[in-house]
Amino acid sequence: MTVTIAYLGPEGTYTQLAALAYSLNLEQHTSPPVNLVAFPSIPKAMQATADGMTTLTIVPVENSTEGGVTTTLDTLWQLQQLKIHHAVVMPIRHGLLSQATCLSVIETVFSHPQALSQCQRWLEHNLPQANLVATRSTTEALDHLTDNSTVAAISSEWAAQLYNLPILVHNINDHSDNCTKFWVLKDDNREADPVKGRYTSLAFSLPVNSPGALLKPLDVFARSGINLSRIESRPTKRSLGEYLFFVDLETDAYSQTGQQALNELLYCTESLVNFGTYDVVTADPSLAAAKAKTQSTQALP
Ligand SMILES: O=C(O)C(=O)Cc1ccccc1
Repeated sequence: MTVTIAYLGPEGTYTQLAALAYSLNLEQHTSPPVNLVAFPSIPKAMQATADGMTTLTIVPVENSTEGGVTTTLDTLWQLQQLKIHHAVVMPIRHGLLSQATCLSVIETVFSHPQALSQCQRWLEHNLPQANLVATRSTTEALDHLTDNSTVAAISSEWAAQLYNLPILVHNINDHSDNCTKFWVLKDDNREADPVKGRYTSLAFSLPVNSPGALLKPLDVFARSGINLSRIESRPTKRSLGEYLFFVDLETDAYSQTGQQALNELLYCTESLVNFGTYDVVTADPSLAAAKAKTQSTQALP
């Protein structure tokens, strides 16, 4: 049976590279044919998997420079039915793509907000005159670059090849070890067996907004000897100052320790969602780009 993976398109995004790297990994282990399907936004890609249109979705979740991808966290909490199957960590190198022959003629730079932020210092120093325009992905505006030398986009070397665009400046990210973590998500209702792994991700809201309310769940992790590798808050969107907490734990939720901690958490949280237990794999973008030459991709509205 073919495995279909929804990703943030159009073609050439970093998420697609991560999806290609992940499908290489899948094919090495189980060898099902893999088909990638592009969606115009992260929520639409996630909804496709929740609706059963695709087997999996791959979404960016955290960047080493910029932190959490808030759309991903918010949509995961809203849908509540997607489980994390794997995490994929991939190095990200940005280039400035443009038909311009020098920086001084560039008036506008398009890119995904994460990419604009990851190159913020470079942009301030080298293109202080340019308008920075956020797009839904790093490749959304690439078609506009073909016949206009006053515009540029921040995207990957692979995207430059796909869209036949020159790279005016390579490696413009502010931090050379810039990496993004992606989650591979699967519909909870279609998951046959619980996935085992080294990490578990949860989100919870607190029953009362009072001193020490957050201390209780954190104390559960401390007493259980469970290390937190991330904690991030997002507004509940119910009232100002009320938060959801997303945590990544270095534990298997199905271990005895994990089960006991989850049980204890039920008593000191209001809503608690377990997004699943999974392992982390690393992705090589150059191997993924090489695979792209043989991979069939498909776009949906
Ligand atoms: O827009 C893209 O190419 C994406 O896949 C989102 C993204 C943007 C910047 C770094 C990592 C992922």
